[in-house]
Amino acid sequence: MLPVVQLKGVTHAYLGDNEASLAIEDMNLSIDKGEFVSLVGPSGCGKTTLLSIIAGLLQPSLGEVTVNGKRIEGPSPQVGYMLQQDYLFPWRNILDNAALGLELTGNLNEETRLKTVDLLNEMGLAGKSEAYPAQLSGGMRQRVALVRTLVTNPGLLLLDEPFSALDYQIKLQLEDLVSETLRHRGTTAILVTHDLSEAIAVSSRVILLERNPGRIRKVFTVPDKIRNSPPLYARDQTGFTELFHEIWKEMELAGSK
Ligand SMILES: Nc1ncnc2c1ncn2[C@@H]1O[C@H](COP(=O)(O)OP(=O)(O)OP(=O)(O)O)[C@@H](O)[C@H]1O
Repeated sequence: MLPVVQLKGVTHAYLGDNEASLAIEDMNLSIDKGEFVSLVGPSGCGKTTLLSIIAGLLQPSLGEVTVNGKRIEGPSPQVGYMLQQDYLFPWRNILDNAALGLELTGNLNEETRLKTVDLLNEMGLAGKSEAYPAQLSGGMRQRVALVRTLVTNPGLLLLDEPFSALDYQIKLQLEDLVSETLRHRGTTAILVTHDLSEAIAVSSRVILLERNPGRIRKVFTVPDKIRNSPPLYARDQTGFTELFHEIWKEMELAGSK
């Protein structure tokens, strides 16, 4: 089966006036359909750079990224991107914010509008369609952002620390909701996070990057028993703490580079 994402020798240097800095070097990785993969590593190891390249927002200096076999050369409706900030427009109501992606791609019609309402309901936002972002909590706004991303049916979802600004309890609830929704839809996802326990709880694989330059240091496979539990309960499974410590130890070595 063709991998959803394939990185081949991806290298990126940022060019300044007098110098170039190598942000990531020779990254190779394949991600299969329905996989949920997390990128972790010390600050500056290239997580956001890599996500921007996969999103088609940045062209790598060398190498290539393919999504469903097609080389990524710019932003594509196949790839959804969800960030730490929800970026909802304050003057649009929740339904109009959630339908923005459909509108921008010329796909908003009666059927897709109803689908957006259904998805808002599914995300626990029933009755909020007419409300405005300022009337919602941070966790609710992030759920609207998720609906906006999912309703266009991207085959690949990129998540750049989407839970990090939320209170702990809301964060756990949202991890559960996102993980369950993506599993149900068979969506492939890549999550960037600084929270190692979150990475293990939601992922099938945790990719540890190192810095100077950013490279893949080690790939950890999350055992099925942990992977098949909802994220909230995954943390109680046998082997979770051991895997946490194993990755943590390696992460300290990656950070000392
Ligand atoms: N626009 C830019 N211009 C120049 N250098 C950049 C730029 N963006 C990132 N870098 C450099 O590239 C390297 C990787 O940065 P990146 O933001 O991708 O890392 P990160 O792992 O996401 O970091 P963090 O965990 O702190 O968010 C760093 O050395 C950073 O200073």
